[in-house]
Amino acid sequence: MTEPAHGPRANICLIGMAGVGKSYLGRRLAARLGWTFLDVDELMEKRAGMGLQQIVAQKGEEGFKALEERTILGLTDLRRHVVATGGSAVYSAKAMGHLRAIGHVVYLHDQPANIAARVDNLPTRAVIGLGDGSLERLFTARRPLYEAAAHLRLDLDGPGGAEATLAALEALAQNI
Ligand SMILES: Nc1ncnc2c1ncn2[C@@H]1O[C@H](COP(=O)(O)OP(=O)(O)OP(=O)(O)O)[C@@H](O)[C@H]1O
Ligand SMILES: O=C(O)C1=C[C@@H](O)[C@@H](O)[C@H](O)C1
Ligand SMILES: [Mg+2]
Repeated sequence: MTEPAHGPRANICLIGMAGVGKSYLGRRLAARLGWTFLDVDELMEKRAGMGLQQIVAQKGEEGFKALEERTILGLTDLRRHVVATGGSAVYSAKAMGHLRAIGHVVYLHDQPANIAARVDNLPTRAVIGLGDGSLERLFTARRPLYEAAAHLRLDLDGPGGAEATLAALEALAQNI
């Protein structure tokens, strides 16, 4: 582990589709770096005192997104944090702008078929905007938003898969 990461943007913020592995890889990255891991979904659940599905059921999708935006805008004075966001955070330009101001925003990319194979509970995962549609359709709609919001894209379907992605994230963290 190397030292830098003192600046105002000394955090890594992961964005991408539901189920792509932001929480899984984010937790592993933070452990490797000795940084703090922060999961926006978990923060929202703690603050609301209920699960994500319950939040959507009570507040609706717009209410959920508003809470998600507020939670992200509340992330200030962070250093050496790995932040895993929820997949729907990308709908808020304000939230994306804030993440770009406090850290390096990395879009974790994978093929929708790989993502679908990874998560067996999509219908009950409270994915915003999925409705009765396919993950592939949602992916096609969201991808340009993730790409535009990110400083960097890492491809989980590239050579080396998740381990190479983790190594690339680690190298990035050590140089910010
Ligand atoms: N590279 C991997 N190898 C093995 N399992 C993985 C990998 N990436 C993710 N998973 C598993 O796939 C599932 C989805 O991953 P995860 O919860 O990290 O997605 P996410 O991007 O945080 O999704 P959400 O936007 O819904 O929070 C989890 O069960 C996780 O443990
Ligand atoms: O991609 C999405 O729409 C979501 C992903 C999860 O992280 C949660 O934030 C919630 O289930 C919405
Ligand atoms: Mg997650």
